[in-house]
Amino acid sequence: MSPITEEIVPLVKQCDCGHLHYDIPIEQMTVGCDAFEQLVAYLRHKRYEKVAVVADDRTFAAAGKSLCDELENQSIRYTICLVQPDENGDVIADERSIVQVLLETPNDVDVFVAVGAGTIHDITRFSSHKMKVPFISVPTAPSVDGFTSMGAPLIIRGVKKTIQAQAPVAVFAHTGVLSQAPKEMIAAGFGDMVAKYTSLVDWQFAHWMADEPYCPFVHQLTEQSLKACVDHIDDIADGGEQGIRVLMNALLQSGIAMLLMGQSYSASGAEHHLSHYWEMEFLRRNKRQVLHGAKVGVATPMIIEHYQRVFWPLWNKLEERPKSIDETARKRLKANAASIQKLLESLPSPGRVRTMLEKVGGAALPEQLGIDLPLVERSLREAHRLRPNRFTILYFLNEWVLGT
Ligand SMILES: NC(=O)C1=CN([C@@H]2O[C@H](COP(=O)(O)OP(=O)(O)OC[C@H]3O[C@@H](n4cnc5c(N)ncnc54)[C@H](OP(=O)(O)O)[C@@H]3O)[C@@H](O)[C@H]2O)C=CC1
Ligand SMILES: O=C(CO)COP(=O)(O)O
Ligand code: NI
Repeated sequence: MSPITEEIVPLVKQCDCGHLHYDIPIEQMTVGCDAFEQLVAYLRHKRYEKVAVVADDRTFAAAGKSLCDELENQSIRYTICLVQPDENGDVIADERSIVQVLLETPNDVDVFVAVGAGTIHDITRFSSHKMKVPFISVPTAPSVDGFTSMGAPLIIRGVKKTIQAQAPVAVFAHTGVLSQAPKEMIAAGFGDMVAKYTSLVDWQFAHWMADEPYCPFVHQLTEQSLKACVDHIDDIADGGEQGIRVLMNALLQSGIAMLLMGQSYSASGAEHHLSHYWEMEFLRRNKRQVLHGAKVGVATPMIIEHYQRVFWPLWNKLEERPKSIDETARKRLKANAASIQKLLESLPSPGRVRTMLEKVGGAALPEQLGIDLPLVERSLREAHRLRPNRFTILYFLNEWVLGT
C-alpha cells in the first residue's frame, strides 16, 4: 500500500453515502527517484515473469528504455510494443492502437506495464482488461488524472467514449522522469485538476436535479487534490521536485476518486464534454491533437462564465419559461435554490482561473489552442450530447431550458 491508499481505504469503509464503492486494487503506489527499482522488486514479489511493456517512441525515450535496461539487468523477460502514431503524428487511444497492442502481446503474458501518459495508459488499461491480465502504471508526465482510474476514454469510429475497464495494480512514478516532461504537459496536468472546479459543481447539481449517484467523501477527495494544486501553484509553476510531487499525488488521488465511484462523475463535467467535442473535431479536420489538460483547462473558465452569464440570469426567470421544465424539476430547483446559488458562488472567477493557468505556463483561452470561435459556440450548444448519461448544468440549460 502507499500513504494515499493507506489513508483512503479505512476512510472509504466509514463512508455511509449508501453508494457502492469500488475496491482499490492498487497494491503499491510510488512517487520517487527509486520507482524503477521498486517496480522490479514488485515484479519479483508477484512472480510476474513475462512482462509486456507498452510505450511509444517518445515515452520509450523518456522512460521505457531505462526501465527495460533495468528489467534486462534483473533477467526479467519482457516484450515491447511501441504504439504507432496516426497520420497526423499523434498516438490515439483508438481501435488501431488497441489491435496493435493485442497483436503484439504474447498470449501468456503475466502483466502489462504502461509507460506513458494518458493515451498510453488508456490503450493499455483497455487491452489488458480484455486479456484479463493486470497492468502496472509507469507515468512519464504528470499530465492527466488518468493513471489510477478504471475508465478508458477511447475514440471508437471517431466518437470519444469512456469505457470502464480496470485500474492498475501498482503505480511507479519516477520523479526524475516526470520533472523532465515537457512543461506544457505539467501545465496540462494542472489544467486537468483546475477542471474539478466545474466538474464538482456539475456533479452536485446532477445529484440534486437528476439523482446522479453522489458520494461526499469522493467529492472531498477530489476537492482536496484540487486545493493541493492551487495552494502549491508556485511550486508547480517552478517545475521542481516538490511541485511535480504535489501535482502527481493530486492527479493520482483524483484518479482514485473516480475509481471509487466506478465512473468519472467527480472529475468530468461540462468542461470535459467541451474538450471531448473539440478533440473529435480536430480528428475530423485531421489537425494535430492538443493536450487533454490544456483543453479542459481553457474550457473551465468558459463554463464558469457560461453558467454565470447564461444559467444564473435565466434561473431567476424560470417561472416565466415555457413548460420545458416539468413540475418535478421546478420543485427540485425551488427546493435546492439556496444550495445551487451557493454552489455557483463558490466557483472562482473566470479571470482567476485564467491567471492560474497562465502562471503554470498553460493556455488560458481556446484560441491559443487553435480552437476557433465558431467551434466554441457550437460546442456550448452540442457538447453535452456526447455524454447523454452525464447530467450537468450545461445539459440542463441546453435540453431543459433553452431546448437547443
Ligand atoms: N482514463 C482516465 O480516467 C483519463 C484519461 N484521460 C485521457 O488521456 C488522454 C490524454 O493524455 P495526455 O497525457 O494529455 O496526452 P498523451 O498521453 O496523448 O501524450 C501527449 C504527448 O506527450 C508525449 N509524452 C508523454 N510523456 C512524455 C515525456 N515524458 N516526454 C516527452 N513527451 C511525452 C506523448 O508522446 P507519445 O505520442 O509518444 O505518447 C504525446 O505525444 C486523453 O485521451 C484523455 O481523454 C485524461 C484524464 C483521465
Ligand atoms: O478526463 C477525465 C477526468 O479528468 C475522464 O473523463 P471522461 O470520463 O469524460 O473521459
Ligand atoms: Ni480529464
